[in-house]
Amino acid sequence: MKQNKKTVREIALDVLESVEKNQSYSNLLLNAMIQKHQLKGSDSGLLTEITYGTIQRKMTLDYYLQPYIKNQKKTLPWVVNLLRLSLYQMVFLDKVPDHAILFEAVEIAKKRGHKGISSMVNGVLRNIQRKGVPSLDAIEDEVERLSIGTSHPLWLVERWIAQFGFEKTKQMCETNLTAPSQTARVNLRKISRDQLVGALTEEGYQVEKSMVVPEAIHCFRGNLAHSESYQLGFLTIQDESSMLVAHAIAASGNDMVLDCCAAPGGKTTHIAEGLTTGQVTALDLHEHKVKLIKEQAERLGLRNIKTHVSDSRKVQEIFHKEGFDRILIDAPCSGLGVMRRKPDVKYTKSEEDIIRLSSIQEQLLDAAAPLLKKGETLIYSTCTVDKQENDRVAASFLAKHLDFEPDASLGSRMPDEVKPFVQENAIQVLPQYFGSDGFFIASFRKKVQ
Ligand SMILES: C[S@@+](CC[C@H](N)C(=O)[O-])C[C@H]1O[C@@H](n2cnc3c(N)ncnc32)[C@H](O)[C@@H]1O
Repeated sequence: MKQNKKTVREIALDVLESVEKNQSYSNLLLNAMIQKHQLKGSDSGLLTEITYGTIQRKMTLDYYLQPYIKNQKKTLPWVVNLLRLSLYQMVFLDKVPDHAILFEAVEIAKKRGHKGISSMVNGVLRNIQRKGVPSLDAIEDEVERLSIGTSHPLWLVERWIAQFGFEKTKQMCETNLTAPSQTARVNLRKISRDQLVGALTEEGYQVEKSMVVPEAIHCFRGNLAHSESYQLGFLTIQDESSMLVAHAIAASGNDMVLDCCAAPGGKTTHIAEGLTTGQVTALDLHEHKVKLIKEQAERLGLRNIKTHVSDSRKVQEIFHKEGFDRILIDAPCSGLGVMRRKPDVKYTKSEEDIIRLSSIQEQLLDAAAPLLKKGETLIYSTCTVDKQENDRVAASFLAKHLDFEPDASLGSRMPDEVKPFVQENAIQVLPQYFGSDGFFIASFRKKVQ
């Protein structure tokens, strides 16, 4: 092993440590590391696979390691991560032979630690190789077994079972362990979906049209962020569930739209692509995030987006009453619908976060409501799966704002595949429905009288 250049597994270990210290989200850290170490093709793929996989399966891996480590709490965190990383490859990946995984784990332990640590790592992994991992069937309680077997904290599994039932929860937990494909939205102002599929195929990407969202494509080989089509503003990388928001809001022509929580601009730009003389006013709390909206608008060639740095809970101080034809609150949320892309979310969020966020979500809705014109539509959305942040926030909004009613025409605006999942004025997309993010959308109409 070269001493100066880090191997993919050493970099993976660095990422795991930083994620555990809560330094950043795994997806952001991974991208930064791929750039820093200039990893290409198969190396960047391997780094992503083993880091995400290890985080995704952390609770199962700890259950497997438990009989072999005397006291995990007293073991140095990086050593535990090295063992998790190695065991993940031994149990869940078949591309690397066990002896190679073991050899590299011991080398890393020697380099980062000392002889004692490397022989402990060697001993634990050899023991597991000989005796195998303990069976999950030994866990008697089925809820606990689901929690450990799919690496979702017990409080969350119990909460989902109470809200959605055991079967849906099980499917959701299992889907959360699968790797999502990259999806992108076609900028129909510049190119048709067929043309874009042709252009990307010529560039060497393996892409297919989505069966769910008419302007979406799936990418199965290559990273679309590096494509020429991306540079030319032909596409935006976005999950299909997020794309449903522009369908829900259905802005067109000269509509004036207010997007209260807009950065990095995925939905703002989607809405703006569908307007002619209309405009989207895009707000976000943080200046550096508002800059991202501007960059995306520039790349996509959109001149109908106006940005402001502001706290949308005080939006009435900036805008007149009843000045907008459509309002979107794509609220900050616990993000429990995006665990496949940010697996660390499941270990960092708590029930307290959910309570705190639902209060902010209500404040955002309350503040924006007076700015909507009568007879028009307000959309509330989150990328989470939790009734307190979704259904309850929506119900509480209607209870407080008697000038609004549930908009039962939401279903008519959804793509055909999605329609069956709409319930009156709202939809809770679970990740197992279309393989997209868990997501919630509710639609409200301001009464004319
Ligand atoms: C779910 S993200 C929005 C994603 C965005 N709509 C998109 O599609 O790209 C929520 C955003 O709300 C912003 N935010 C949180 N609290 C806010 C507040 N009080 N006022 C304005 N923006 C806020 C966050 O900075 C974050 O960018």
